Amino acid sequence: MKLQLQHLSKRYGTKYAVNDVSTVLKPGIYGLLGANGAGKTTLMRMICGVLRPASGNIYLNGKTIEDLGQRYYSHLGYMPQDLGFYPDFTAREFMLYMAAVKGLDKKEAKTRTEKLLEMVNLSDVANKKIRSYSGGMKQRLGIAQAELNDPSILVLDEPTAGLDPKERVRFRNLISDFAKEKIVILSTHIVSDVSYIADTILMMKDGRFLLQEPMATVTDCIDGKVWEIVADSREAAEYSRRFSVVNLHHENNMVRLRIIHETSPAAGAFTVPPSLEDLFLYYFGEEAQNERSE
Ligand SMILES: Nc1ncnc2c1ncn2[C@@H]1O[C@H](COP(=O)(O)OP(=O)(O)OP(=O)(O)O)[C@@H](O)[C@H]1O
Repeated sequence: MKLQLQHLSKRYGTKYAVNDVSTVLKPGIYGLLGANGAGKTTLMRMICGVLRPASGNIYLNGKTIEDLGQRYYSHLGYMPQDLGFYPDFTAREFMLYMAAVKGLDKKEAKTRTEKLLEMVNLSDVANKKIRSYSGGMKQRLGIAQAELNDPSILVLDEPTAGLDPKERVRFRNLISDFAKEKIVILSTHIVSDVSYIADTILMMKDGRFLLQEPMATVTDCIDGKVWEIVADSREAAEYSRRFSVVNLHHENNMVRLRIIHETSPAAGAFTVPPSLEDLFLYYFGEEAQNERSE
């Protein structure tokens, strides 16, 4: 299976939300990382056929999604950021309703609903109204509905938003379970959501892909550029002013700084293995700083 995005663009007014994005996706988990407004949702909506690109094409196994029509949608599972739950439905009713929308026959709808509710651990509360559900339960129901048609392309837009760390881990494991032999595209601005499960990282900024790299080699480009140094508070303030400091940890009367810099920032600094979070801050640190100062 091969999903090809070819020169996709979409503009709102004069601003490109997605700007000439091309890639080829094969089965595996893709972590789509980017700051708020990078264009992730717009791109995902185009992949799901909810939004038409202004230019460019999407091909599944060599055929455009227009040519495939309904056949394309039968391959697709989508969990949007703002999935409209019906609060007065129970989870079971909601699943059966979504199954009908997706065109599953009654018997299949029942079987899939029960299997998926079991998988996402909602069987015991399946007859309770969705309005009584926690954020984590709703997210689990969200991925369950996306899985109803056993899609080969699963698109998850910020699926862990608002979850506490325990639910996050649980959700991550669930995605791994569902991901077998599928193309899974998971957007987030939380690095730890994808650092454990993604096979490939797609880094997006200002509507473009900055980077498309296998997880195993994604941080190679900043290898030897991540430094740690222990300093007193006066030196720490000076380093923060002069360098890109990605982490700052107070230890007794001293401060341990993590700095990204081409060369050693000061005597006594030593290089450390780069993490995906370092890479994210390397690309988005300036933006994050601007947001802080606004
Ligand atoms: N319907 C729209 N009308 C006008 N501008 C839009 C619309 N949808 C998106 N944009 C703009 O396009 C850019 C990309 O937005 P998009 O929602 O795709 O980013 P994102 O990476 O998903 O961000 P977030 O994580 O905040 O959802 C932003 O500048 C946004 O303001």
